Amino acid sequence: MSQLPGYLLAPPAQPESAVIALGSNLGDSKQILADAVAAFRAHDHISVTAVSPLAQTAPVGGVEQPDFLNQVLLVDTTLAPWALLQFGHDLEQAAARVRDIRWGPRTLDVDLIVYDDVTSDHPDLVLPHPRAHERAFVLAPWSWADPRARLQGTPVTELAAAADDAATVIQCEPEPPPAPGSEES
Ligand SMILES: Nc1ncnc2c1ncn2[C@@H]1O[C@H](COP(=O)(O)OP(=O)(O)OP(=O)(O)O)[C@@H](O)[C@H]1O
Ligand SMILES: Nc1nc2c(c(=O)[nH]1)N=C(CO)CN2
Repeated sequence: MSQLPGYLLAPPAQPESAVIALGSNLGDSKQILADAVAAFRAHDHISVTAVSPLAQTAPVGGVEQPDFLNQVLLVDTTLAPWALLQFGHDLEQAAARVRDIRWGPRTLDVDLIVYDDVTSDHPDLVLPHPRAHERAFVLAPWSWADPRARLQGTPVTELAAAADDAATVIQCEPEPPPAPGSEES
């Protein structure tokens, strides 16, 4: 790997905003995503400012596989971009992710979509994420979490509507709270 530039490695003096996309289609995807969100919330250098509803989405990329659950988190962080991605990779490891088929099934995928206005073409961390602008499975939940979001100047709502997979994205209702008296003792 070629050396990472300093601006991907240097922690910011003040918290920066970032957008993180989660995906899962192997194992107990709902629980895996809930655990990942909890881990982001528990990190000392990450403040989660918004969590999208879950999206059920058809697989993109040509590999036959089950539907995904996707979700987007908005965070403020004092981690450098590379450290934030590494934390995501740690969570993928914790979820026992196996990297075998490109765009294949996975217990957990954590992608860094944008980090402040940083741009990078380093292959180990491309910013903004090079395929996010064409993926409704990222853009739709992002727009639910932040209806005013823009990606490189274009409203995320517009990009989401124009994406090839737009029609496959279904917003999952938030779980209703358990009915009084129905909890197991
Ligand atoms: N913005 C980014 N977010 C996540 N990974 C990135 C990013 N830019 C580059 N990468 C690199 O891409 C490599 C492959 O990542 P990953 O296995 O998550 O890809 P994928 O989910 O199968 O496909 P895709 O990149 O299309 O989402 C990783 O080694 C990672 O370092
Ligand atoms: N619906 C959906 N399709 C995908 C996804 C994903 O998270 N959701 N991730 C991929 C590789 O990042 C490839 N295809």
